[in-house]
Amino acid sequence: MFSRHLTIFFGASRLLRRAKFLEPSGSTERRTSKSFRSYAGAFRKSTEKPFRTFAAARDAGDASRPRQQPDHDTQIYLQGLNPEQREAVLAPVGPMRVLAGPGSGKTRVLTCRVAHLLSTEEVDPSQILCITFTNKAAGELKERLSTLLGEQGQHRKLAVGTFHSLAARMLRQMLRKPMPPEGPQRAPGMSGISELIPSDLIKQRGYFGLESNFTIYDGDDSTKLIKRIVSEDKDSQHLDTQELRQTVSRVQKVISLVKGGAQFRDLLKSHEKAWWYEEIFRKYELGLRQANAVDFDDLLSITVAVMQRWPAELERWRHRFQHVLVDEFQDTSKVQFEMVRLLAEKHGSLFVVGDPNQAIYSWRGAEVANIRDRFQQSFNHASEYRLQRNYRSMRSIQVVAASAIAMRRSEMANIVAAGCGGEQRAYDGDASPAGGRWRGVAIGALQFGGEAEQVAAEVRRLWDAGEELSSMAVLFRTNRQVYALEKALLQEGVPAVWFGGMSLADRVEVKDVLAYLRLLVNGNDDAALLRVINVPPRGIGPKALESLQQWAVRTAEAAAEEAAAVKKETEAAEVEVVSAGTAALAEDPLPAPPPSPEAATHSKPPPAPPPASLSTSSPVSALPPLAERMADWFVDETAACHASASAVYLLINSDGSRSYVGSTLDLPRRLRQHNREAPGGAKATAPGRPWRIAMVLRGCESKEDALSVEATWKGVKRVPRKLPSSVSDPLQLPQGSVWADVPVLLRRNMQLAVARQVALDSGDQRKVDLWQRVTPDWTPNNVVLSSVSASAAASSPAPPAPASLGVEPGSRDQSAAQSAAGRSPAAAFPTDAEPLQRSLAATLARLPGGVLPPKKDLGLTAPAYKSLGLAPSPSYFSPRAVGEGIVKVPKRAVLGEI
Ligand SMILES: Nc1ncnc2c1ncn2[C@@H]1O[C@H](COP(=O)(O)OP(=O)(O)OP(=O)(O)O)[C@@H](O)[C@H]1O
Repeated sequence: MFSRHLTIFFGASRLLRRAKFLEPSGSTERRTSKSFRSYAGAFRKSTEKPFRTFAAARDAGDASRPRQQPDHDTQIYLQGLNPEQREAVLAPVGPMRVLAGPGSGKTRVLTCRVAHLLSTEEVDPSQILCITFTNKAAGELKERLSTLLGEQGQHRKLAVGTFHSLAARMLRQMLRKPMPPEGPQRAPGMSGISELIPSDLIKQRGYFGLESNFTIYDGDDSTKLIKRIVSEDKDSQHLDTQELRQTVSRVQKVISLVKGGAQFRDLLKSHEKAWWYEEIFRKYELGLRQANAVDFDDLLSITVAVMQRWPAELERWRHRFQHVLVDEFQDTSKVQFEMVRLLAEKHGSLFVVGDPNQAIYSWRGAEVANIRDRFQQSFNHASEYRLQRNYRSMRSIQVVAASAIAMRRSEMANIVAAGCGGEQRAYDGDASPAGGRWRGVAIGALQFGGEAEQVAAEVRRLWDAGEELSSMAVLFRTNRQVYALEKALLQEGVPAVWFGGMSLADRVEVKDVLAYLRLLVNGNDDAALLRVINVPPRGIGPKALESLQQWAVRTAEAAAEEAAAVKKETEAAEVEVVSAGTAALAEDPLPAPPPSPEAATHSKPPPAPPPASLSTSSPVSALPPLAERMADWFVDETAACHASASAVYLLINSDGSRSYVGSTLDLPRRLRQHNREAPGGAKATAPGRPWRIAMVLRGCESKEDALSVEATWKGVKRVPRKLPSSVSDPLQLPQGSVWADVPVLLRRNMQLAVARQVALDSGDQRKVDLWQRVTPDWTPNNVVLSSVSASAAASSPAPPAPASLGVEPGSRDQSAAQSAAGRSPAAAFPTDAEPLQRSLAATLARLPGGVLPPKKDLGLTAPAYKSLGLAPSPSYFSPRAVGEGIVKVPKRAVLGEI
């Protein structure tokens, strides 16, 4: 079927690349013609035979051979390699770079190296990471690996992708779990991204102000956002359209370079408006985060910043990817280099291939110094290999290339020059798949429209005359020509396959559909809303949009005012509830913990109980000890939680002498067992106190996830055996550690839990109402999560401790009180008008049932106002609408992963 298509190429450079098809080289390009594919396939079979691992050979009956010392001569993947390639493939594991000219087999060596690692190092394929630059290159790499390893099926487990796709996956995974606030380590050299994010957004969404369902803005979306910001800026009001476009493109370039690791001050050294660029950058970051979006550069810089700041995350990825291989290393930017360095620094199994003379992406931040100097500096024991035989080009091409490169007097110019000594391929025009000499038919046309029609007619004529469509190709120079050609060929009924040019995802209609899908997933995505609010046309012009935006701001301000009032009331109520919990704990008739040896020696008086704000005649004293009931209650909650999902728990004994981190699988058993050992059920070695503090660290999506969280928490230094009798330091945490607030949070959570129990037990409706007001969706999980993310706003000053808690200034209890008063389950309430004001999409999405403001408020024409009801409003995008089939979308397909 393929051979019945005409082939159409875009762009001269691409044409040259496609010319590779004409050489019998075994290139694995996927979309070439059938005849050529069989031609190329036959050649590939002879040069890149399927890989058969040593293990496979042994399994097939040759079990007598020692596993660790395979005989290289029997390794099929080594066959056909020249001596230099072979040497690079067989090099001992460690950091190494392979420098080589074009067509010298760099990618081939990389794929064979993967085969070699699998064969001799007994590596699990999922621990091997292969990175390259473009989606196309990644596709080709996967295909070559599958050809090489196909028999084993191991290639399916390999991690192969571009820097960006890898970073997107890592980031989504990292964002799925709550992260502590700012870690102890800063991100040296990288832009202070999180410093640009308002603390409220961090409070709501965690670090970097992002949720895991973030949208990825493409270049177009970013341009539009920057354009909006620049045009709103008072300093840009005088710019005409052309100047505005140039300014936007300059700003975009600066932002991209800064995110790639450059410094503002280096880029804009003597620029008098450097401050202005920074200001636009700040607004741009804010715009992205409010839309819960990242741009392409963020994918890398945020992922790297997370790994730099949270060593546990870094360790996790290092453990996951124990062998890192990078193709086209000469094109890496600073941030990409940093990503590779971080991942590979510890285990050192790093294999990079590249050609310094092919470094052509410096304009977008690539630094050839990465392969030339930085690699050796960062991995000073790295070995180096060179491949000097060119398998792709004719000798004449090599000679010209070598002389051009020699003019640069580069220290590495000799890589390709030496390649000229390699084999000269036979090149025979008659052997090309086109089947012979080129023929030319001159077409003269004044306009491309007419030209396209003439081309189409000529193709049709040749086809009718019996020429195969697969033997014809149309080359064109600019994207604009696509539409005319496509239309003309359609009219002639000529099926065609398009190469290069505008990718499918760049087409207007595809982008529109994607924008609708993005809105479904991320209701804050203004860029997507603005793209489709008038698609199909609904008569909503720029003026209508502006009034809609203003109305959104007004609505949001009103909502924020109301939220602020609710928050104030809630904070007061929370103080009362927490006081009640504290008092009830003080009244709890638990036996006092046995004095620790230290306490006995120093015989200090016991700390005074906090003042009670509940009356001592509270019904609580008539009930069994609170802590026992709490433990039962946690068991029930745990069981319930376990029924729906996994979770990881932290338990801390009442006197802080023991802590336990475990998953739900184990927790109920442990709680019951421990309660059996509670007062009276003497166990000589264990203190035997009921657990007094329990919290869900986080819910987990899968068992694997639960295990990784558990491992992280278990990594936190455990409770020392000898503690002062207070519970103030159940975990020994390094100063300034990311978990430094944990004891405070634990205590507060316990207070809330106890207050809840007291309220329920007492049957006092006022207390129950109060409690519900404070903790509207209370479960152990979300209280802790909101507390943790609230504490992410480490920089925001907490309000002074309320007097009713009766704590000393500066004491640990004061910080608990501050935490109780200022950091909140009230994270459930909007705390700042800013995020609400800015997001049009979010404001529209919050409208119940798509209710719009009165027409006069928007200044729309009657038909436009009417059609707005059908516009992307909540009724259009809501899950209900999707559920009812108004909008049919396979949710998982929505930009979930790239
Ligand atoms: N030892 C060899 N014997 C025969 N053909 C080879 C050999 N090594 C590589 N080739 C062929 O040379 C061509 C170029 O190989 P490859 O794509 O791996 O080179 P490269 O250096 O990565 O190219 P580029 O410069 O485009 O990045 C491929 O068709 C490959 O099959």
